[in-house]
Amino acid sequence: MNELYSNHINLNAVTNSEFTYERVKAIADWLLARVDTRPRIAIVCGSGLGGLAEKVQNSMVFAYEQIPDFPRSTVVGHKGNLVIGLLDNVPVVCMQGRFHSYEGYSNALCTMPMKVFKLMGVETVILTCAAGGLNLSFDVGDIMVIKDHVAPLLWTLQNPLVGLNDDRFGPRFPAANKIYNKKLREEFKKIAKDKNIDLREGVYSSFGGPCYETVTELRALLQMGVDAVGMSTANEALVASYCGMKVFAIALVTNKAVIDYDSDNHPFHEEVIETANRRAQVLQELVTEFVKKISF
Ligand SMILES: O=P(O)(O)O[C@@H]1C[C@H](O)[C@@H](CO)O1
Ligand SMILES: Nc1nc2[nH]cnc2c(=O)[nH]1
Repeated sequence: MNELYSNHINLNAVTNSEFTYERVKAIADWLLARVDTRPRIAIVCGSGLGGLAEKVQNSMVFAYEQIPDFPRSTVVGHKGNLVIGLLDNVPVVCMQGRFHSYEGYSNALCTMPMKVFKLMGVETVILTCAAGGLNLSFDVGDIMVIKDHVAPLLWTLQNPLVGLNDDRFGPRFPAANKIYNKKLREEFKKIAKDKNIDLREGVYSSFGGPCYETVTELRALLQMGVDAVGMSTANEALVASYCGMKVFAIALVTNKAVIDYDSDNHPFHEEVIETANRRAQVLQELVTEFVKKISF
């Protein structure tokens, strides 16, 4: 970047100019040089959902600190490991913990691992997250297949694609109306049906956090057709789709969004982790079966 401009440029643009194609490729190559597996599926584990990575066999576990130029996880419930191995014999790469903009990272940095996955040869990204249930018919513990998102940060210069574009990653003006792959959603729903597991499908919204939402914000989102609200996933889904990978995402409803002005209830992270732990096994079962199905 020209020195004259460097103090006048948006944070995402700075990240994107520093994490060049060559630099991201160096991270991908560093990882590939250390494993025999060639994963075509990547999985991102949300808050409290990292147990899935422990199901990966013959795994190589890389703490984020070990990986050159990788950010660090700072959130309780996000271990901070990249796990590469076999999930029921299917080669996968699994993020045991993700990056959020409230940790102080630019959205471009939060989503940089999607570009690493792309350059490792990944074709499908599975995103999981914890979210507050806004749809009045949702219960704590419900699993929602994400069919679309509303992400106000992505309408602004906090969009991770802001900055110089490298067409080797993806196009300057990517479409965002078909991010969540329909066939994958249908496949996942079939698996849940066969297992007699109830699923929801809906719209996810994410904000930067770290605070949860006000009552009025939640009511406005409800009016917009949002079903669950979180602090991640939409940015990763956007970048994964921009990079040409197929995207599938699920949100676990870990708490009920409070839309009553005079309620004594409020969301808290311990509840989020507790619900995630309680539902982890069902989620792991579904995702493992799904990975097997889509690997053919
Ligand atoms: O990483 P995810 O989106 O699963 O975690 C959500 C958002 C915050 O990190 C945390 C708040 O409790 O849960
Ligand atoms: N923004 C937000 N993120 C969450 N993550 C888990 N629950 C919630 C919630 O209610 N709101």
